[in-house]
Amino acid sequence: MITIQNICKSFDDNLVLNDISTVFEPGKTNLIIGRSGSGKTVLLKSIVGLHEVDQGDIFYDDRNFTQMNHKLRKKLRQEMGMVFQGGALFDSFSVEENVRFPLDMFTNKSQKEKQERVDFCLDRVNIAKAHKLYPAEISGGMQKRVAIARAIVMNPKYLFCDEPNSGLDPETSLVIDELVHELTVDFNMTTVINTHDMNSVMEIGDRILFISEGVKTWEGTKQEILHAQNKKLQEFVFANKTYREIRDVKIEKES
Ligand SMILES: Nc1ncnc2c1ncn2[C@@H]1O[C@H](COP(=O)(O)OP(=O)(O)OP(=O)(O)O)[C@@H](O)[C@H]1O
Repeated sequence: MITIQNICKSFDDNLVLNDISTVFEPGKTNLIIGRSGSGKTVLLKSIVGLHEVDQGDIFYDDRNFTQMNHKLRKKLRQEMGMVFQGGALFDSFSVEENVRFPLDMFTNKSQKEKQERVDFCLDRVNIAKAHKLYPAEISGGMQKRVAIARAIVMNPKYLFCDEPNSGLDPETSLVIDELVHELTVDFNMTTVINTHDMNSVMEIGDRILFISEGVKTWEGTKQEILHAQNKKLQEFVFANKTYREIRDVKIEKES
């Protein structure tokens, strides 16, 4: 579980996160949504410590991350898996070298143990015959799966994904969403995903945090979002005609 209490973050005079509090629960995919520039990336980066917050606290379970020194934060980071925008694989490493990288960096496991873990993770994300290939030799969807395999190789308690579907077609996006959701449940990870993708919201939005101009404006589940009365949220969600139609059909069915 990750608990955020009253965090604020400014860049010079620009207040980007304004008193945000929320709880991200384990075994759930927690989505952060909002317009471009609303503060999603700054929030995600603040949670993992890539930005220092000006005020407020971030707890990983009962551990106060904001109060930790560099050494303790470094240790806690080993419990975090991250999937960056674009995959961020090392081009000159093969698929299996990419996935093995955190094990080489942070563990003393034997070669055999590392290989077993790499094989397990690649198997888990359904990559069967690409172990020796290089990122440039596989599709964008496969690259994303390799990035996910690398993110889970250290068996993290917390998984962070920044726009995991960027650059993918809708069908592949759905496969990636389902994979992240499945892994979250299977490994009981606390997963936080920054997304623009309304399809993801409707598919895997166990918990959704909507921020608008740096302020928490709504939170709820994918079941609740279609009925939410918040005007800013409605403008965001129902900018898409398909979701207006889905809402209307649901409301008609229920009445
Ligand atoms: N390092 C920085 N220095 C100064 N301002 C920043 C910095 N990073 C972000 N900002 C500002 O913070 C605000 C929120 O940016 P952020 O990247 O979090 O938005 P976002 O919701 O993730 O947008 P998008 O969906 O387009 O990625 C913007 O006004 C941005 O200019």
